[in-house]
Amino acid sequence: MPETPPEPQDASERDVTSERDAAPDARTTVGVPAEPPTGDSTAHPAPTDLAGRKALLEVDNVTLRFGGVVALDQVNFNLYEGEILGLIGPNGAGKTTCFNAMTGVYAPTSGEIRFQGKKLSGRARYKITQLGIARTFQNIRLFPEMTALENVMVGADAHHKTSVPSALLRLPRYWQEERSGRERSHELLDFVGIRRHGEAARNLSYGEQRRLEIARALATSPALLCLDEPAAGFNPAEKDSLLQLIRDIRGTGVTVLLIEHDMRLVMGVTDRIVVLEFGKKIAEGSPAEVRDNPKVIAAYLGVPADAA
Ligand SMILES: Nc1ncnc2c1ncn2[C@@H]1O[C@H](COP(=O)(O)OP(=O)(O)OP(=O)(O)O)[C@@H](O)[C@H]1O
Repeated sequence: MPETPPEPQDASERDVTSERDAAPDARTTVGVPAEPPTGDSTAHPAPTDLAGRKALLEVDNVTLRFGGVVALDQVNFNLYEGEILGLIGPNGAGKTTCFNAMTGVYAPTSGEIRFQGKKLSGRARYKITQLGIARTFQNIRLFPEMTALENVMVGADAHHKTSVPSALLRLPRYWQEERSGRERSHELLDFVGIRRHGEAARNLSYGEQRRLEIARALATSPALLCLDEPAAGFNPAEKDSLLQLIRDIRGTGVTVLLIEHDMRLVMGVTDRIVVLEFGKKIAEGSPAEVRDNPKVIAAYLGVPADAA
């Protein structure tokens, strides 16, 4: 599928120094959600679902066109706090485009996406990271020559408040943030199951590199973690331990959005699933509901829904 140019996508991959003074307080515990927005005139009250949970992210009638291609066509769904939501669909259905719209890579042609009631389009990607959305990519994007620890520390930097002068002058605040970022990065590497913290990223196994990406995304202290095909290339044992890791991440209070082609993993770990086909939402519900939905079966088998 077409990919955006491999430019830095989030706070873990670029310099956020100039924004640090405007950043929210550093969050130093795994999974502590981002603070709710305050005093923003663009904020909408978040809808709640039947169980009374608040919508963390609202995809509201979003259409996104690339020239003549309608990648997303009036797509609506909510992501509720604390859930694991699967976003599935055949190749080219619009899943990655949807992720890219949520993380500020693309602006919707029409409709809007709100996170904690705040409209996302028009915000720079690093601002979206600071709001509390982190993501991983289909293709691994690490700093190969840097150690595992350093890769994660880059993510931890996203919420540092040290100004450029205090970093240059090595003022106490700089050292304090450096120390807490380092400690938190060690914790996160342990959390995702990487032992060799001092190893260059390029020397880690493929599975470890994928987990390192997750650790780096978690280092930005997200309220929402978006995982784009995290099990790609995994063997069954690696998939099982990834499934457990995703559950553990949710257990820390982080909401998870998962794009994944492996149906066993999707069915085994998600609370709800949204299904896209040709840019349209064709189904939404529990894994069991989605699995038995004739439109979904037809989309995957490539036959008309009424024939499924
Ligand atoms: N940057 C782009 N420019 C033009 N068309 C694009 C671009 N990105 C995606 N598309 C098109 O938008 C549609 C949706 O693509 P998208 O990559 O979002 O699908 P996907 O569901 O993630 O697919 P896959 O499972 O293969 O990754 C496809 O027709 C694709 O060709």
